[in-house]
Amino acid sequence: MQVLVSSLIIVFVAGFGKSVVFLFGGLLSLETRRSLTLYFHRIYIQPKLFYRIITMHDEEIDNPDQRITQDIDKVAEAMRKMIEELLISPLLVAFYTWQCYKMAGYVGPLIIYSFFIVSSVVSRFLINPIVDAIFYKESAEGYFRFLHVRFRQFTESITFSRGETEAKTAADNSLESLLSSQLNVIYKELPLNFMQKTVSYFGSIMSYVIVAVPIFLGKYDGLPPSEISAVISKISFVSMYLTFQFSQIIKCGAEFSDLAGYTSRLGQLMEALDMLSTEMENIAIDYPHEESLSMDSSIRFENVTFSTPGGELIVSGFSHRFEPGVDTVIVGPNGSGKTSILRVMGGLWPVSKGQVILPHQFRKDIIFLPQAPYMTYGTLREQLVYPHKDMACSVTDADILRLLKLVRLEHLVDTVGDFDQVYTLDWTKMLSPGEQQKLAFARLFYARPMFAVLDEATCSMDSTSEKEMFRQCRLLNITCITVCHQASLERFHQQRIALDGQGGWSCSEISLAQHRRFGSSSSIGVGGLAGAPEFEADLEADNVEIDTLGGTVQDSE
Ligand SMILES: Nc1ncnc2c1ncn2[C@@H]1O[C@H](COP(=O)(O)OP(=O)(O)OP(=O)(O)O)[C@@H](O)[C@H]1O
Repeated sequence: MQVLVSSLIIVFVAGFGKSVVFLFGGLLSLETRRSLTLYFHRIYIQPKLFYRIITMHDEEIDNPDQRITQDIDKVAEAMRKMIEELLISPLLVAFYTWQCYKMAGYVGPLIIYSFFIVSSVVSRFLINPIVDAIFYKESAEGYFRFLHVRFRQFTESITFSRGETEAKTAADNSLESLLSSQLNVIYKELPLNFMQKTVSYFGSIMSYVIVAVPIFLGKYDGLPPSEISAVISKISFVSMYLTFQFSQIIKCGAEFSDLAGYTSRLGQLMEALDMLSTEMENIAIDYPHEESLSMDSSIRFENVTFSTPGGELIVSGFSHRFEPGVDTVIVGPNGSGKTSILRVMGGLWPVSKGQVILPHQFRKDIIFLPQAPYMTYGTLREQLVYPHKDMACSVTDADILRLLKLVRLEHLVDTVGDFDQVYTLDWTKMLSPGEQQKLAFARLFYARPMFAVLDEATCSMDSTSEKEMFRQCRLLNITCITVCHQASLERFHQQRIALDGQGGWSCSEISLAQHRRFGSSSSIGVGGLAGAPEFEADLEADNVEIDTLGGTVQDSE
């Protein structure tokens, strides 16, 4: 009865102990994932660096997003398994070492410890190739996932162009490459698995050696044969259990190789981010110094030369002063560097010569609108104040309605129902490209910067809406710097910068004839509203009143 009770107590205590260790491992894994991910978010998603690592280093640093979203999780999971094992094993090793020493003398533990040391050294050499194989497997995993994400992103284009077969072939090929790297991991793990299994089987053989030593040395000579058999069975149990515990520790080697594979991918990303951030500190435009900020409100390019990240010259010796009130259009053939000028202006690309001087409050004064604006997840209110989510509560419902009206998106009110309803669907699926561009203009009209840098930001809009957007910019005193291909847009501007695609550029005023050609009938003026009388006429007709405070715009109808 006593044995039964003590056995039950031991079973409960062991069960409780193991579940506590399991809980601890789980919590530790969560905490590891949280702190590592937050650390990477901090060093990865930061101004300019984020863009640079994705656009310029994707050859060396594949799929940084997968490293952060999946590899960190795998690191945390591998650590959990190792820790669960390593928390219990040392205690059991200590306990059975003591038992083994008591029964078999120092020879028993000595044999087992020597065996363990030799096995650890061998497994150390077997782990190295697994680490590399895991690294490449994770890389292939990243590409496979990336391919599927791209399919999702471009479903419509793929379907329209009947590209399903090509997509399937690409997906199959990527899967094959992933599976072959997985197979490589399996092959590389084979010697380690073989060694681990051998170590555990050797335990039983060793136990007979350990039993034999004290018996042949005469330690149990005085005992009757019945007690000797009990001693033999006890020593073999203790030594076998001790060997088993060591084999568990060696088994952690497999976890360790996984851990090392994932960690090396994270380490590589960390090194690249570190290198880039040092590189960026040396580029003035990224963190404008006092001398590259002008006291007036203009944006100045002074003898600026810049190239692609691959080193091909794009524009040479570009000097221009973008003045508030002078709308400028940038034109040129495909690939001539129109968007690149904006990249340089935004500090995304460095200059190799010259300097860019920005207005003092450049973050507030300049807003960039790309062709495909980023649609954030969340409420309509948050969409409109993006990227300043914290300001969402300061936009009233009336403001939202007015902004939507300005960009002709009133119907969105019916679609979303409530301005504060979190929209879990992808906004890019809900809105057409033209509507997304209009929403971006609503953000612009809410923020009302001095300059709006528009990179084909109206290319998906109908011509009436397009004209309306430029008219509203004029009404709100937002100066447009526009990259476009449509000659019809030139009438909304007073200056034209033309790139020739060979590094050369020229600047000219948009002629009266040009304005007439597109239906305007005025002289060109620089430095104010005088350059666009067509707008002024519209303005008078619409009797629009602008509230200059708090980012709100009112119609006084
Ligand atoms: N991340 C990059 N790495 C290397 N080269 C790039 C990169 N981005 C752009 N380029 C190259 O820089 C050149 C200028 O590109 P940019 O996007 O400025 O052209 P663009 O005049 O705006 O063209 P488009 O009219 O087609 O929009 C192109 O030859 C392009 O291939």
